[in-house]
Amino acid sequence: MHNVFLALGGNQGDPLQCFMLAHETFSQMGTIKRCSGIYQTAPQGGPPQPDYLNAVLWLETSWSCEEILMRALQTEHRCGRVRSERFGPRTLDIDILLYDDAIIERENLIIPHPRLHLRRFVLEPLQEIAPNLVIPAKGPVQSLLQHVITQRVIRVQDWPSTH
Ligand SMILES: Nc1ncnc2c1ncn2[C@@H]1O[C@H](COP(=O)(O)OP(=O)(O)OP(=O)(O)O)[C@@H](O)[C@H]1O
Ligand SMILES: Nc1nc2c(c(=O)[nH]1)N=C(CO)CN2
Repeated sequence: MHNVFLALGGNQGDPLQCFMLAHETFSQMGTIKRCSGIYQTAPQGGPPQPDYLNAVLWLETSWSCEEILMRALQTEHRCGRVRSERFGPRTLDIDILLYDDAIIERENLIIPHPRLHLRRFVLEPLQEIAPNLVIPAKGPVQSLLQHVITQRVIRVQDWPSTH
């Protein structure tokens, strides 16, 4: 079994509905061990755009990281995601943050996610569900958070009840 952390984000349409679809999809691939709350977060990078909702899921699965990536891209597509400019607004973004403590650097897949340590909107929900987590080659989530503490992130609600 592999421990996988997935980041969800969106700021167009109905992101919460998309988060529920992602939850349903990944629950068919294994066991969702924990879900963070839902966070409202200031957009980082890209053009001026609305606040995001962000959350993190912890999935225990036997699936490979390539299979998870494929399923993540399909789910983004099902949520009506249109790819336009980099870091631009979107209905749903799914990032694979960690796959056990693997370090993977392929053309289409980099794990740990290359920007995770720079993003409070990822680190804060990650800390909520796995407070002692250490990111391979980067360090403990708690220490990484100290460097991004000025980014605006507010926990606005629990994960909607799906289980
Ligand atoms: N860890 C990863 N998780 C998800 N996608 C990844 C990862 N590493 C590389 N990718 C590649 O990134 C592509 C998706 O890029 P996307 O347009 O979603 O980036 P972005 O959301 O704009 O930026 P960011 O990755 O910083 O959130 C995918 O097609 C996938 O091949
Ligand atoms: N707050 C926030 N900002 C972002 C996000 C996101 O999910 N949340 N995703 C981005 C592109 O991946 C760019 N900027």
